Amino acid sequence: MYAIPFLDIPPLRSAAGRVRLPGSKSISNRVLLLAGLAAGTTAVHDLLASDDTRVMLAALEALGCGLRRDGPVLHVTGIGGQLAAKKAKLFLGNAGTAMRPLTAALAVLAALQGGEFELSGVPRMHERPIGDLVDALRQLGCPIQYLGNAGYPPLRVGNGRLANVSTREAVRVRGDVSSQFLTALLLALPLATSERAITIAVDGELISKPYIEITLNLLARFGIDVERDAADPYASFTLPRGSQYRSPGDIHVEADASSASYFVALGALAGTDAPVRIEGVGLDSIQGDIRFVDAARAMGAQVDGGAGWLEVRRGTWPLKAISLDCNHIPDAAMTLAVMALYADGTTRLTNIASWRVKETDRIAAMAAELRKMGATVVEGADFIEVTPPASPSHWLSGTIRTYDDHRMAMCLSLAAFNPLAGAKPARAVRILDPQCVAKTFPDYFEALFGLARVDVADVPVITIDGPTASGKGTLASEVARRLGYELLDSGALYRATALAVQQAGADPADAAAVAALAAQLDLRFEADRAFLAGQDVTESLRLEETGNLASKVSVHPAVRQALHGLQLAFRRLPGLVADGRDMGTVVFPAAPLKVFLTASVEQRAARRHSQLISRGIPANIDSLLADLRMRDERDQNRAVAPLKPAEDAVLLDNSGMSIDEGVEFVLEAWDKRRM
Ligand SMILES: O=C(O)C1=C[C@@H](OP(=O)(O)O)[C@@H](O)[C@H](O)C1
Ligand SMILES: C=C(OP(=O)(O)O)C(=O)O
Repeated sequence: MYAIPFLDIPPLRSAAGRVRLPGSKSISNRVLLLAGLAAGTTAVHDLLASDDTRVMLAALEALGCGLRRDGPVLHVTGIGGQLAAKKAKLFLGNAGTAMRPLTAALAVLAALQGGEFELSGVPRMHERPIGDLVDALRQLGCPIQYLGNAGYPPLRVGNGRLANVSTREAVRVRGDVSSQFLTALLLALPLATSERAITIAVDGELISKPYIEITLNLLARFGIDVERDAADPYASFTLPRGSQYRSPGDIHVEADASSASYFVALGALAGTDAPVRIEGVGLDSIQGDIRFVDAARAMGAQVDGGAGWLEVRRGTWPLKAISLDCNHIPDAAMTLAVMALYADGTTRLTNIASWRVKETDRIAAMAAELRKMGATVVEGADFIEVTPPASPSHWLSGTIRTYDDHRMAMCLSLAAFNPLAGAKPARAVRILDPQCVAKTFPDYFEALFGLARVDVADVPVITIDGPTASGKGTLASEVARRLGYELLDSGALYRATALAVQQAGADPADAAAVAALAAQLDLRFEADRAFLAGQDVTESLRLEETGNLASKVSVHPAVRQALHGLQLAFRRLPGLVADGRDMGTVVFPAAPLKVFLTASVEQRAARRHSQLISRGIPANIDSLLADLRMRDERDQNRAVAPLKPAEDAVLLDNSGMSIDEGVEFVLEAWDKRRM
């Protein structure tokens, strides 16, 4: 996950490859609640790991459910319908699929068994309506109190005493603000069927109907068959008397069909022969958002699919503008609004009033951000109309606000797409607060970058060159971390070559032998560790002895040449920070920002001294000083790629600077370059 303030996405040109998507949020949280209410243990496979499921799991734990992880499988031992904890305060973040169903389940349990629970969330959750559900639960006799504004969380359900739950009359619920209220009642009311069946009647229009199908499907998996009226299947639902949640033993969570929409869109935009292949969810999905495929096809995408997979290619180009009632796919429809940037006319998405009460006011947010991209947008209470810029020359780059809404971040990342190879100006986007994707898809951007293709010249590079012990490694890795960029410690490649020379017993002066070893270097970086031929060499790479040998082997032109391609390969999305001696002068001479870092040799010797001492390695300041002078001499005077600033390098003498000051200096210089 990119846990940084902003993520710059350079112009994307095409996409191809395979992506396995994380589990469905809607299925995960329903399954967790059902397993938590059932007796016995349910083994849940492929559960989504994200903010929304984390809050549900924390709630189940607080309520006394057993949770045991066994590799990728989560074993949930339920409370069997009996409250194990009668009091709890539950924080449910911004997860509608946790807040609404838990409110219903705990209201019923608290009334029947005596209990008192407080449910709260993030500030936005306290602006998301829940009044229709509370009204329905109060009809049943469940005591519920608003702790903030009437109609919204936070709530207190139950008052510690038993209450009469009356199920003679049908429970009436409105479904025109959110289908989650009906889902919540369907999931919870089996708890109150010991004496008689319960009917839930829907008042007025029900929105987002396919989510009710997910609910009914999963209830059936847990042994509860809801009766419906064939003539009007969304008017009323009856839970039979004596309904009991029965664990299915094992249950598998499909990948998320709403998350799939971004990759279906990517396939529709990409102009390659190879498809974007999506795995984990397919045309057999029980999730309504799989119908996004139809909408994407209507816009021109070529979609193949089967059980658990989809393959998408660009079909019609430009995409065809559509006019579509999106009530059945409220979440995935947001993706259509961004695809509309690439269509041949005005796309109109209607019947989406619920967008206004989700993670943010999504109609307003989408309109504001698409306008930044050069689109003309008309919004109404329940529709949005998007007309793309007249031609790519009217496309705008921009900084995208994401409103703490995962879908805003994921959708608008697609605006970085520039389907015409080489076309200028290319559009790039800066996504603010990219970690909001943690709600349902923490590694979304990693997945996007795994499929997206770019003109390599568009991938930004910051080079940081400088002498030994100038602190360039620390500076580079911190700048890379702050920007979410890849890091190339080119010195490590030379040190690894030195180790390989040592291990092979080769002569460091034998240029051809060393170059041959460098060309075959089997070096891998993983989670801050380095592996040479499978062996962890992180510590050996740092030894003074290795550094000295590296300085010797790196004088050979053939060795530098052998490592050149390896270094270029680090230039990957979303960008690269490369540190070394000749990053700006030789390896990335066109890098948009080159920094040359210096510090006095005395300063550097002192830093290296305290670094070694703090690691418990004995060191002598005078010999370090002599050593550094010798290495400087060798690095500056070697025939190939001598250590010197690139002509257009920014000079930074960090002798009197803290690490943070150095980092801020580089980030400011980078921001100026971007302008
Ligand atoms: O039941 C569910 O899992 C959901 C229902 C939909 O909400 P509404 O019914 O409020 O439209 C959807 O937007 C949400 O992301 C998940
Ligand atoms: C509306 C959404 O979430 P929630 O489940 O919180 O309603 C969503 O994921 O788009």
